[in-house]
Amino acid sequence: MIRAIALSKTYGRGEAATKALREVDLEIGRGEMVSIMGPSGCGKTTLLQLLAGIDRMSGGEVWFGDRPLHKLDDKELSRVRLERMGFIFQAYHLVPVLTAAENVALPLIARGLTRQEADRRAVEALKQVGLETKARRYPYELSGGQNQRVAIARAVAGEPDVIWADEPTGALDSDTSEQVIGLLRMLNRHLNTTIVIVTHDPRVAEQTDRTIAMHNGRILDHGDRAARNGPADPAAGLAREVSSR
Ligand SMILES: Nc1ncnc2c1ncn2[C@@H]1O[C@H](COP(=O)(O)OP(=O)(O)OP(=O)(O)O)[C@@H](O)[C@H]1O
Repeated sequence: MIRAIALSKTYGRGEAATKALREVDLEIGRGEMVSIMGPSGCGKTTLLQLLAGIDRMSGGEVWFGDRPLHKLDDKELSRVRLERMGFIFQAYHLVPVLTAAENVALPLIARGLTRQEADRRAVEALKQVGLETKARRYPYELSGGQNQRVAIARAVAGEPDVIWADEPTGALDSDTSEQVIGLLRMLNRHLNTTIVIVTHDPRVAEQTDRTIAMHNGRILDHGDRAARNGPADPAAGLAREVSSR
């Protein structure tokens, strides 16, 4: 579903040039939950941003299904991001003057949904992450873990093919971090959404199907695909699982 071929990125020029990615080949299958680990500065965020079409590569190709992201212009790329991808960041990136529900609805309205339909979907997504009672709260009225769940609701509300998460638990304590990753794991199983997580935390990586290990702009190890712990049980209902946490 996502394929990188000889993907390279150099920041700056001449003496100041930094080779952040060096001819990386990579494949991520539909429905996989993958982590990317490696020392600080090895190129994890750069890789994520190129795969997601946020930044431009210096060389190589990125295929998103049958779409060549390396050939799309900025407008086409932002359309793909808006319609097919969800994003979660360490610092949540919520709009402070909007409520949880408004934050979740915002990208849906940008996609052209009516306000009413966007609100309906936002409430549904907040329910999926166990936050239906907090829909009218502002980010400053919520805990870090709750804000990250709002960000997850925003990422899943548009039913994306893939969610990109850059250090999603970096600002959270270990219990909250576990809950957030558990939630992503459930969404991955329940909705079959592909999830790619950059993390420093081995406990986060343990929850994923495989871990890609990077070093100095290269992939050292693509990771073995771990056997999943049994199929998801849709009948159990995701909302019930989450709200019982
Ligand atoms: N905008 C930029 N301009 C110049 N150099 C950059 C830029 N962004 C990243 N780099 C450099 O590219 C290399 C890879 O950076 P990247 O952020 O991808 O690493 P990372 O593995 O995500 O690091 P961390 O774990 O610390 O977040 C680093 O040497 C970094 O200093």
